[in-house]
Amino acid sequence: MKQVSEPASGASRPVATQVVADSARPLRVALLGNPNCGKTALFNLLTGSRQKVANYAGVTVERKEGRFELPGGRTVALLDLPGAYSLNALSADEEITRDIVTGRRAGEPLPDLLVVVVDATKLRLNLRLVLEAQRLRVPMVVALNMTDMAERLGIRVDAERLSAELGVPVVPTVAVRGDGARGLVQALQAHQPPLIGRTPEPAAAPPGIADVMLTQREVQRLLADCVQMPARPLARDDSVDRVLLHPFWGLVVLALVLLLMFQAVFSWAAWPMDAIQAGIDALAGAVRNHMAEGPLRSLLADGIIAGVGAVLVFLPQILILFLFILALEDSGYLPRAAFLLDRVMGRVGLSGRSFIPLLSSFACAVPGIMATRTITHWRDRLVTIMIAPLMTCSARLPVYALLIAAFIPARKIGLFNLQGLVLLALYVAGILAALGLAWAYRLTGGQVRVTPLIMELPTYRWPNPRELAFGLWERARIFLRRVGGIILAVMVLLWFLSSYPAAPQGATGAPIQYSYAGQLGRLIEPVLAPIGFNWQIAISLVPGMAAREVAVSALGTVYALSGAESDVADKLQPVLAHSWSLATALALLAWFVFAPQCVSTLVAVRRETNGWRYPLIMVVQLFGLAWVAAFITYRIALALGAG
Ligand SMILES: Nc1nc2c(ncn2[C@@H]2O[C@H](COP(=O)(O)OP(=O)(O)OP(=O)(O)O)[C@@H](O)[C@H]2O)c(=O)[nH]1
Ligand SMILES: [Mg+2]
Repeated sequence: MKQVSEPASGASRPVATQVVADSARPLRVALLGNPNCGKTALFNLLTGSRQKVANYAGVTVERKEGRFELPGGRTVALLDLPGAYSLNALSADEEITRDIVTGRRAGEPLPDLLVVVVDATKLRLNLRLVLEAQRLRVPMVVALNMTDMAERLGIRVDAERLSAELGVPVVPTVAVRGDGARGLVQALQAHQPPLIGRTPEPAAAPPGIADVMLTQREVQRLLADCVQMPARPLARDDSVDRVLLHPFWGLVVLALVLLLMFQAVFSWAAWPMDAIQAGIDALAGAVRNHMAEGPLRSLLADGIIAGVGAVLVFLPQILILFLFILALEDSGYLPRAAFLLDRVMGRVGLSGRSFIPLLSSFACAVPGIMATRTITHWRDRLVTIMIAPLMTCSARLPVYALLIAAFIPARKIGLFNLQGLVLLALYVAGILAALGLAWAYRLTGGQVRVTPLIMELPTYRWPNPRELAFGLWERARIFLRRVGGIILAVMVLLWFLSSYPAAPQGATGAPIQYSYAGQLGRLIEPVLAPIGFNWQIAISLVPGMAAREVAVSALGTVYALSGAESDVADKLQPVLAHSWSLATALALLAWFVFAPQCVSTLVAVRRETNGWRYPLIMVVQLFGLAWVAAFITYRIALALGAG
């Protein structure tokens, strides 16, 4: 990925060097456009980056920069920006866009050129922003994107005529096709503006109703002159929406989609998981057979292979989950689900606007928390941030999957697999907990405003197989990088803390009990004993704060080091099933529904709320809830005889 950060503008440099530097500096180009018109797809195509592209409004919420070269050798520094309906920003992400294209952002020079991206199938809406951008007096090129869709729908746009009317170049593009930006590159090559380091125009007053009417009339005129609409508009989306947005059938379809997703996570992943497990077993066996007993063998077998291997096995399940998430994101279904759930969410004081940030949190709470920038109202945004970590992130999947595989029989119940149902129940528990917490905030937050949900419904599209494959590859890379990076590092550290100091002479228990980690585990144990956790669990929860999957790795290592038999590493499931009661396992699952979040989540919350207050509240709140939930689960399970 060619991400580079913009150097701060050199205000204090001597003038002579500034001129030289400026003539050699890259051309600064910013992508401006309505949400979901294909800016990021175009950005990726031009710069070779892999920023997130999805079929709903509000995917990009921060500025991203990438570079590429024009045929003449000139470097372009391209900025991808959050989508905006107008330059009168309503939400935090639109503000970023407004400030950058008007030169109001500190340390960010005004772009030399704007590429205003428009969706050719939605010109009535998109042209307004073009007219607004023209008033900024920055040179611009219009990219008429989605021309493939327009053609399919029978919409004919006369680009030359539009260009003549607007007085700026208008080039057709197809951002999802390999050569879809060739015309745009040629236009940039031909229309390089002089690099004069523009100064921003003074901020204009927000447009009055008269301005809006004027713009609207101008759009009408342009449409009449340059665009030919099909005689009979296609109504495919409408008929699909009659079912998918139906207050009853819509919910039934949503429930079925989710059910299928969790079934698939368990039933499709079995054989690739077995294959990975076999590989790890073979490796662990080889290390044990070919290396002399000693610290190095223990580090490799008990620390690295047992720990990292325990997490690696879950790659197939994570990829299946993402296959569904990516396909849903690309289909255009997600904002519809937001509408369906708007009423339910309204009951607890949330709006449908929170749906997409919350859904993104299923992948990871960090992008979910950033996606709340699209929520205009601060209090709504804050509540969404506070409940986002309750959505089950993909790092929790290995923990759930391990415990489910160890304790829940793989029985069929009708069409369904019991393990898949339990997994679904855990996700639902997270969602219900989040709704409950939002409701509690509503009770303490005073009056509730009723804000109607206004969101653009994107056109339905079949997910593009190439994009899906790329997306999965990206997820696999992220996961493997975590495994090879933070997880490996924490595991080596944990192995050290669990192996030293060595057991004293004549000790009777497993050596790990005398180690630093063992002592720490014993220290925490009294707090966790009432909820059924032993010291091995206590040890693994601490490194789990760095990355949640580490809890699984840590159990792998802790049991490998504390067990008498040395092949614990590759058989963690049966060891757990043997040494824990069902009540303990259920309590640990309940703990992880609330799972005190990882450090990166807290850092993201700090950044979005500008201080440590909310991250601190979050830690206390989630630890408290996790403890109470585990306690209740443990006691009920014991009472029902699951001890
Ligand atoms: N068929 C077709 N689909 C496109 C084209 N350009 C983008 N898309 C799809 O349109 C959707 C939106 O693309 P993005 O690049 O995420 O849009 P964006 O303008 O960055 O959206 P925000 O970040 O939300 O403002 C994705 O599903 C893309 O795959 C195009 O030229 N043709
Ligand atoms: Mg985008």
